Amino acid sequence: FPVSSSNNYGGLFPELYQISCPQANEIVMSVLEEAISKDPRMAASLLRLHFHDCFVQGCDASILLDKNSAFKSEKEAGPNKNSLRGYEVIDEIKAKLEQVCPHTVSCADILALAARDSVVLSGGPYWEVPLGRRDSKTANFNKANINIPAPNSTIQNLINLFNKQGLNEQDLVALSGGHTIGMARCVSFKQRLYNQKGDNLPDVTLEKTYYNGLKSICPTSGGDNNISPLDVASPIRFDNTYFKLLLWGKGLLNSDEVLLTGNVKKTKELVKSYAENEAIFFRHFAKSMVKMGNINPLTELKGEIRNSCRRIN
Ligand code: HEM
Ligand SMILES: [Ca+2]
Ligand SMILES: [Ca+2]
Repeated sequence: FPVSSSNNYGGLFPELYQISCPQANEIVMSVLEEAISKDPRMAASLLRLHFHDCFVQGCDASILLDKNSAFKSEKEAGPNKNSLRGYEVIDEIKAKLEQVCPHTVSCADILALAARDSVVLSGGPYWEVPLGRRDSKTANFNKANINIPAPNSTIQNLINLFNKQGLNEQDLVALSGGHTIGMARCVSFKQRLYNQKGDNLPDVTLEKTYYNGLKSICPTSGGDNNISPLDVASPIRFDNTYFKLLLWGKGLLNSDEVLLTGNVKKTKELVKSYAENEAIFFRHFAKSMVKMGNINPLTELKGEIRNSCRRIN
């Protein structure tokens, strides 16, 4: 079931739980509504969780595993430690789903649905989520350090790391638009303020008043965990202002800035077109989220449906 689906994405299909767990979508949505109304940033955190899962071993919920005697957790890796949030919300969704339809909905599918619903609840586009990812029996700490791009990445680093996942320059720019919501810690953008090129000078592309504001949140020493919005104009609204801000020298991370000024014509032009036209951004973002969500899923007999998202069965 179903033999022929309207869509087929490498073994995944949106209708998977229609018979086995028809309430799945509603359960995910109702937990998120509550969690996001209490903490609007949670939408951003859940979107990022799916991204950090998919870039390591594919979208297999490897990110959710706590460490055990056989492996280190991805949670402890550089890009994730003291930074990723939302694990408890995923646990809550999983617990509700296990009550209603035991051993049916995978943690990897929960991450994909939670990412989509978080975007929708923040005012962004809707897309159908292909389903049927199974959960991994292992995590990869080293790959989490290697595959997830660092905030000081050059445009070429970003393109290479996305290409490695089967994602192109359009996917890179569209998905970077995820930074229209959420926050980053001072440690993630400090280099731009004080020592961009090893010369003790700031990044010249930063707009002056924005730069001064950032310095007060993120002083030369200390304050590494102080946070600042990735989209200073609308941090809890999923819209295209992230791209407008880039044009005004108000992007937060180096990896945001270089989409425009990294001397790659394609990414530069996409930033401009998304800044001008939110509908194109929304369409491309939805398309790229489906593509990212389909990275190397475990299907058929591979992997398992975990009982708890934090450990293998
Ligand atoms: C293009 C390469 C990317 C880089 C270098 C990057 C880097 C970062 C960094 C450094 C942070 C802040 C972490 C912290 O300081 O604690 C962050 C936050 C965030 N990222 Fe990315 N990211 C990238 C792509 C993406 C993609 C593809 C998505 C989703 C589609 C995404 C969604 C987010 C969200 C929503 C947040 C805010 C999370 C929160 O507030 O909890 N990022 N990113
Ligand atoms: Ca994974
Ligand atoms: Ca925004």
